[in-house]
Amino acid sequence: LLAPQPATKPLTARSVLASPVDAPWSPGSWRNYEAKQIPKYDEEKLRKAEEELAGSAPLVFAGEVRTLMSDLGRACKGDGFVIFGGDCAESFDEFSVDHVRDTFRVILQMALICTYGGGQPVIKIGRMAGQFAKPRSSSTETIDGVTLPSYQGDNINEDKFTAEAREPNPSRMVKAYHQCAQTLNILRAFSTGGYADLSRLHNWNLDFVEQTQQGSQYRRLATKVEESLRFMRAIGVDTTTPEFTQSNFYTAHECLLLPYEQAMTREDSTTGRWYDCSAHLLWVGERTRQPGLAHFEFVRGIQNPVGVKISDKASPDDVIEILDTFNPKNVPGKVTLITRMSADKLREHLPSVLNRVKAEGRAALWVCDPVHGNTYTSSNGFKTRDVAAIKAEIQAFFDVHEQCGTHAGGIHLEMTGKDVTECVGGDMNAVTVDGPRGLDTKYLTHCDPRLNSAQALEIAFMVAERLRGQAGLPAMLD
Ligand SMILES: O=C[C@H](O)[C@H](O)COP(=O)(O)O
Ligand SMILES: C=C(OP(=O)(O)O)C(=O)O
Repeated sequence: LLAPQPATKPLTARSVLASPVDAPWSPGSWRNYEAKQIPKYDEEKLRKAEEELAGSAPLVFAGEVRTLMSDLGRACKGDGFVIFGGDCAESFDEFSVDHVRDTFRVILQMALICTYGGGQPVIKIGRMAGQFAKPRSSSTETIDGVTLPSYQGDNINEDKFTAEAREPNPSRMVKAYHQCAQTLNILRAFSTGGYADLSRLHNWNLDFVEQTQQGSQYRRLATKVEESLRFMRAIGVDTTTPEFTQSNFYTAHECLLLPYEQAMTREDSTTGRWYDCSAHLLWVGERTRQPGLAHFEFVRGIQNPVGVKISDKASPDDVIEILDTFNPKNVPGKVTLITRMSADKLREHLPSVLNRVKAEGRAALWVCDPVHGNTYTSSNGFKTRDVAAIKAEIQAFFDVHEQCGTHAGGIHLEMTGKDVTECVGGDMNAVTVDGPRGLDTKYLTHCDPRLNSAQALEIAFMVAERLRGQAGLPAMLD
């Protein structure tokens, strides 16, 4: 149903133009605008990679994208909660079936905790099958007097510190595409092939999490859900239907590497509209979301639901301009605003933005990314985040939404199913700066620090209690 998009022209000189809502748009119109964070490629090699991608199968389909849009639309109106989770940056060397499965199952566990706790549908979205390209604060890195381009993700260059490795290579986009296809294949098999069946919910606990407080809390919760299922079966409910045995799972990534995104954009023959078939949802990052830039132009024309990262630098006017451009028809579910500020800045800044969006009657789903505003370098040189600061930002997010009468609609986490030691803190089995569970024990990330599975579950239990509180229910596990 989806016609391949023909190969694209090489990158051209950029001009800085505004992106009026009604100006003509095409998948390549971003090339007339200044593009930040996109590497300068060898043009002939880039053209070949784009052609190969444009002739490849879409990774997701327009119908799936529309289903996500309607799920997000319900959440936008207050009925639903979104969990986004996955690696900061997917990589070629960490890829394996187990790696995909372990992240998937922690997200399933988190969703079960929040569904049971909050009594709301939970929409599961993996930062998976496409989350490769990374925007960097500095375009270069200097070590011992040698300056090279910064590592920007495995679909752009390699993190090894040599001139050859850091050279942007367009064939890496094609390699990444093939890994995405495998990842999606695994995710589709796990979500619909029996693994996500609610009757297996005890098996989702990872071995190393079993030993933690979160693992035993999860076991108790799973037992309660099992009892509910037994009761339902006893009164004649059929628990072998897809509602019980399958799970909708969607993918998302930052819409950063526009040559890749354009090559994956296809016209839906049933509607004549353009869908970016690299993922169900694409978001624009804090560093590239400004009007008049190439990313803003590309995103305004695709029919996928889109996310926009919002730091404390975004004024209420900026947010209204984003909504005017990306969602001129004010469709609930079209735009998800992902705040990432740190707790203090969020308490100070978010109310004016929420009040303005609410006063103008704009449809926006609000999600909290509590990790990107809380990154710092530890005394022993690791880029890290503190679980306490992450939890504080989520609490602030719920508090501020309660004050403003708006819906706290989800969380967005850099996390993994592995027992990594990249973020400090945690209730049990805490990661510390040094020592037996010091940051250097299992620090594997290719860019930013991820929560490990016990830390992610701890956050899910906290969120579930907040959702319960909103619904006037007593604590879940007393
Ligand atoms: O994930 C977000 C960014 O890519 C990342 O935080 C940038 O890191 P840097 O400041 O080390 O470049
Ligand atoms: C780069 C990211 O976030 P931000 O744009 O908020 O910094 C990210 O989520 O990977």
